[in-house]
Amino acid sequence: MFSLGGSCSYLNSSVYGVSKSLVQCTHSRVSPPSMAVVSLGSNNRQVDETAVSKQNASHIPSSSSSTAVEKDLKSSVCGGVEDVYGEDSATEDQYITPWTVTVASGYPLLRDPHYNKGLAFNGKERDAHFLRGLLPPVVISQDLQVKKMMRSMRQYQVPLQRYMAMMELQERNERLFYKLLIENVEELLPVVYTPTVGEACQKYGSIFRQPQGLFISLKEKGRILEVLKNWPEKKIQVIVVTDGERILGLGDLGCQGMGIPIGKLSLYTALGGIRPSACLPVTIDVGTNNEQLLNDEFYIGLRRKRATGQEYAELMEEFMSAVKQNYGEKVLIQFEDFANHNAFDLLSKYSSTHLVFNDDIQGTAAVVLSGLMASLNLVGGTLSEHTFLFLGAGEAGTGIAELIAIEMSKQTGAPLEETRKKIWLVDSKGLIVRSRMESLQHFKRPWAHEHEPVKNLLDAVKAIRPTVLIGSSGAGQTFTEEVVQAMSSYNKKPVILALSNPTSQSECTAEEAYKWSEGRAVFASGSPFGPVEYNGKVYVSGQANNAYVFPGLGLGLIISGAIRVHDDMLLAASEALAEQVSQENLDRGLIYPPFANIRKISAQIAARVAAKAYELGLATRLPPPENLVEYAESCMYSPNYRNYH
Ligand SMILES: NC(=O)C1=CN([C@@H]2O[C@H](COP(=O)(O)OP(=O)(O)OC[C@H]3O[C@@H](n4cnc5c(N)ncnc54)[C@H](OP(=O)(O)O)[C@@H]3O)[C@@H](O)[C@H]2O)C=CC1
Ligand SMILES: CC(=O)C(=O)O
Ligand SMILES: [Mg+2]
Repeated sequence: MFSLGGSCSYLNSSVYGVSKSLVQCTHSRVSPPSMAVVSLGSNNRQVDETAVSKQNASHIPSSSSSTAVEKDLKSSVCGGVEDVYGEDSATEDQYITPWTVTVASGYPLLRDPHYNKGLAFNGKERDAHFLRGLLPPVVISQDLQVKKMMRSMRQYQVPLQRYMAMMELQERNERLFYKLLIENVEELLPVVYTPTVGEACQKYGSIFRQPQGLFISLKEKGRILEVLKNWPEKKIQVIVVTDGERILGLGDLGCQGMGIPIGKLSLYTALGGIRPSACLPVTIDVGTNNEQLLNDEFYIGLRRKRATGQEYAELMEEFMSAVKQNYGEKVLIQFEDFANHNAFDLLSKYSSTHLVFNDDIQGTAAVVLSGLMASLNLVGGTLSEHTFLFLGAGEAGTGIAELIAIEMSKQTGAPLEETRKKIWLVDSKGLIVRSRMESLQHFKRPWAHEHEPVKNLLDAVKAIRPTVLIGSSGAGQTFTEEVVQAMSSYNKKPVILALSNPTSQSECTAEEAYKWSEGRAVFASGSPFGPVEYNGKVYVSGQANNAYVFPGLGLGLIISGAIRVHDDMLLAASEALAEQVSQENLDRGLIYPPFANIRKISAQIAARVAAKAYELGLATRLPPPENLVEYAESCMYSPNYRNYH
C-alpha cells in the first residue's frame, strides 16, 4: 500500500490531549512518496498548513492510536469543520503542539516546492499520487508555465512586487523558479539579486511571509549544532552566511540581511548548477545598530545592539565548528556582506581550517581583474602599464587591489611591494598615504604609499592621473562630472568601474559616465544599467559583479573536492572569465560576456578552478576527470521536471 522509497517508523505523540499515531519516514527525493507520512523531526519535508494536516488525517494508516484519534475527534468549530487536533478550540493561554503532516501525494505534493509541478502533472502522475480533482483537467508543459509566469511577472511595475512574486514561486515550485531564472537570467537577475534584493532586505520585515534559510541568533548560543540539524537537508555543499552588518552599500540591516544569502544561493543554483537542496542560506543575528530597524515594529531580528568582541567571536566560532562537525570539511562557506572590521579577520582565521571564501573581498577581486584584463583589448597596454585609483578602501577595494598587484607581480616578476605602488586608494579621509600609516586599519596599510596628503577624490585624480578609476565606496554619486571629466582629460579611453550596489549607491550612472566622458569611457557597474544613447550612438555597459565568478568558483571547488581556497584559483577564474569576452562584446564596449551564457561560462570557470585545485594538491576527488569542462557541465543541476512513478 505504501511506496515510500525509504524507511518508516511509527511514533506516538500526545497532541493537546489527542493521542495520535505518527508515521515517520525518510523518503527518496527522486520519487515522491505516495502515501501518508508524518513528521515531527527534521528529516522530512514539513507542511505547516492546518488544513493540509487535517486532510491527511484520513490517509494515516489505522492503528490502535489512530482509532483513538477518531474517537477523540469530536470537537468542531463553526461551519462544520472538525477541530481535529483541538487547535481551534484551544484558548490563547493553552498550549498546542505544532505538529505537521507530510504526504508526498495529494495536496501536500502540490504544496511541496521540491516536487510540485502544478498543472504539469500528467494523467498518470495524477492517478498515482492522488491528485485527481485537485487540479483542473488541463495538463500543460513546463515551457508553457515559464511563458505564463514571465507574462505575469512583466505585469508588475514595481520591482519589489516582482521580487515577492519570484520568492513566492521559489516557495511554491522550485524547478519552475529555476527554469524561469535560468532562461530569463538577464531580465530576472536584477529582481532576485541587486538592485531589488537590497530594497527587499530593507523591507524584509514588512514583506516577510515564509521563513527561508536558517536564522542563528545569540539566543541559539550553545545550541548551534542542534539548530543546523533542524535544517531539512543533510547533504549541504555550499553555505552563504552573513551577519547583516554591511548589506550591499545599504549598511547594517541586521537579521533582514537574510535576503542576500538567499539571493546568492539562488545564483549558485541558476548560474553555477549547484543543487538547491545542497545550498544553505544562513543569517547570524547578533543584533543591529540600525536604530530605524530597532524601532520598526515589523523588524524580524533580535532587538539589541550588535554583539562585539568575545561575544561575537564565540558565536562565530561555534557556528564554524558546528558546520564542520555537521557537514564535514568540504562544505564551502561563503562569507557575504560582513562589515570589514570582521570580514578580514574571519577570512584569515578560518582560511587554514575550513573551505572558506569571502565573496566581497575575493570574488569581487576575481571579477574586476577579469574585466580589467578584457579592457586592455580596448585601451591597450599591459596591466602593469596602468595606474589604478580606487574610491573606497574596504573589502572590495583592497581585495581587488591585492589581486591586481598579485597578477602584475606574476606577469612581470616584480615583487608585490613594487607592483602595489601602481595602485592608489582613497577612503573617507582622503588618499591613503604613508603619513596616515599609524591610524590605518591593517588591510589599508600595504597601500599607504609615499605622497603628500590629498583630501578628496577629484584632487586625487589630478594628483595620481590614473588610467583606471574604480568605485568601491558604497557611496552614490561620488564620481562627479568633474571627476569623470578629469579622468577623460588624461585618458583617451578612461576605464571607469562604479562597483557599488545597489543602483542608488552607484558612484555614477552609465549615462553620466558616457555623457561626461563624451562617449569615451569603458564603463561597467555593480548593478545593471540599461543601454544609453549619446550623440546618436547606443552604449551598452557591462555588469562588474561578483555573480560572474562565485557560482563557477564554487562549482569548481565542489567537483574537485577542494579543501581550501587559494589565490591562484581566483586568478584562474579571472582568466577563464576574461577569455569568454568575444571580439563582438569588445566591439560594443563590453568587458564582460553577457549573463545569458552564464552557465557555459560557469562551467569554464569551474573547470579552470578545479584544474588549479588538482595542480596545487588541494583536490581530494581522485582521479581527476579527463575533461573538466564536460564534467562540470554534467554535474550541473537541471531545473526540468522529473517524471514520478
Ligand atoms: N560589484 C560587486 O560585485 C561588488 C560591489 N560591492 C559594493 O562595494 C561597496 C563597498 O563594499 P565594501 O568594500 O565591502 O565596503 P567597506 O565598508 O569594506 O568599504 C567601504 C570603503 O569606502 C569608503 N568610503 C565610504 N564612503 C566614502 C566616501 N563618501 N568617500 C570616500 N570613501 C568612502 C570607506 O572609507 P573608510 O574606510 O574611511 O570608512 C571604506 O574604505 C558596496 O556598495 C558594495 O555593494 C562589494 C562587493 C562586490
Ligand atoms: C555584489 C556584492 O556582493 C555586494 O555588493 O556586496
Ligand atoms: Mg556582497
